[in-house]
Amino acid sequence: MIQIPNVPDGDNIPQLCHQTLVVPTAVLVPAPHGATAAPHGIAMTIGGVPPPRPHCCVSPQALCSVSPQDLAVPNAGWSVAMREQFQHLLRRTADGSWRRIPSYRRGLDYLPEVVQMVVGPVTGPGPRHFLRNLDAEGAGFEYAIFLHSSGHHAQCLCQLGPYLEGHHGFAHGGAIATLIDTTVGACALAVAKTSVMTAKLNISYLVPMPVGAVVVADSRMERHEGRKIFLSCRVHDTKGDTLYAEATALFIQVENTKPPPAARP
Ligand SMILES: CCCCCCCCCCCCCCCC(=O)SCCNC(=O)CCNC(=O)[C@H](O)C(C)(C)COP(=O)(O)OP(=O)(O)OC[C@H]1O[C@@H](n2cnc3c(N)ncnc32)[C@H](O)[C@@H]1OP(=O)(O)O
Repeated sequence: MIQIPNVPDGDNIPQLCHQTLVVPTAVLVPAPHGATAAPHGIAMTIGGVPPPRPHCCVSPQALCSVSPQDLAVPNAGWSVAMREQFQHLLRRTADGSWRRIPSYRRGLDYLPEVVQMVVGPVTGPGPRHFLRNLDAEGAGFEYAIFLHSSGHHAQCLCQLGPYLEGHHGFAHGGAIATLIDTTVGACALAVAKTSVMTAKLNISYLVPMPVGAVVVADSRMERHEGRKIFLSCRVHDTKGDTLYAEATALFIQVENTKPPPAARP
């Protein structure tokens, strides 16, 4: 029998009314209500209230000169459970056995340990990282990745926000797949120290995951054969009582700066 866990009460689910959403787009369009054109997108209103100016509303020139903001830290959208688990995981970093990986809106620039594959021309402020494409805190993926010093074990603490809903009250399976892909991807990157591509992702969805739930995706490298990295992942609640999903994945190391086959002219 599948046991459906309780949906967290409303206090723990970040509310979205009257917040500003920035829709990712490369087009520079004047934002409504006199807000400055957003290099990352168009400011939109939810709930009929003029939006406050989102902090990303800066010129592309200014964007290049500001320090990137590490988003893998608590914000107002994090539930109490998310904060507590974050502190718990952070304490493990004190002896150096684990480390927290910073996370930014743009993925390309900020992975110093990984030689990045560049698939196409990168112009202007560039694309948003998929998991960081909402500015409203708590709306989408809130997460922090921790890597074990072995480099073969990654854990992603994640709170899936209300914009990731599939069936009413529950996270969309594609959002859970994204969480898993990101966690196994981080583990594969740590192993390969060069660009990797997901070649195969096999997921068993075991228990519906409530929107707002705080979960841990736990990924390990199982074996490394030439360019092939085989990994596993389990997504569970913070106490380890509920196993939401488990997965296996194959990542392929790709030659640096070489586009994958489909992107070659
Ligand atoms: C330091 C740490 C920092 C951490 C910081 C973290 C930051 C946060 C992390 C974010 C992490 C995001 C992670 C997202 C990752 C994507 O989302 S990637 C996007 C989705 N994936 C794709 O688009 C991939 C599309 N496919 C491809 O581009 C190509 O098929 C591939 C996968 C690159 C492989 O092509 P290829 O390089 O030409 O390889 P090929 O020679 O065909 O095959 C090599 C071997 O792999 C096998 N193989 C290839 N494909 C398959 C397959 N599908 N099934 C089985 N076997 C296969 C072949 O049989 C072959 O085996 P052998 O003959 O050597 O035994």
